[in-house]
Amino acid sequence: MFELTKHFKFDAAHTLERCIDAEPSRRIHGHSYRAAVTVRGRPDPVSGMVIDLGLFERLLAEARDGLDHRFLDEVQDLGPATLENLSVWIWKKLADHCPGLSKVGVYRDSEGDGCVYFGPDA
Ligand SMILES: Nc1nc2c(c(=O)[nH]1)N=C([C@H](O)[C@H](O)COP(=O)(O)OP(=O)(O)OP(=O)(O)O)CN2
Ligand SMILES: [Zn+2]
Repeated sequence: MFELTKHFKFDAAHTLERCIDAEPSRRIHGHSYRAAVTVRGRPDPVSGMVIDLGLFERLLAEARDGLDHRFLDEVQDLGPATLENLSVWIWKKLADHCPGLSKVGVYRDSEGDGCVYFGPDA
């Protein structure tokens, strides 16, 4: 069994209601994010691939476009733009057409933050 991961980066703005640092988080601010999408599977014996990485990248394009250079407070079905909700939102965008989807990570590398979602059945 293999895990294949493809990353994509996106930059976006948001606000966030929180108990600490409430004032700065309530103001519109931006982050640079990195998503890491992982599929599990066995390579095709002929191609040697779990999924062609070029096709994998195309499958991720719609999710990236829905987040990159966007105001995340306005993204439909996201909710508060936390790393947790972003990872679930990306999972739901991919679940129907990404065979073997096993986990979605969303990271803010500049702040050392990261979150991994293993799907609704994990
Ligand atoms: N569990 C989570 N907590 C927080 C999230 C999150 O996605 N999941 N996100 C935020 C805010 O996005 C905040 O802007 C980032 O918080 P923080 O890491 O504290 O960084 P700040 O820019 O607010 O302050 P620094 O001084 O730069 O650390 C908050 N919590
Ligand atoms: Zn923030």
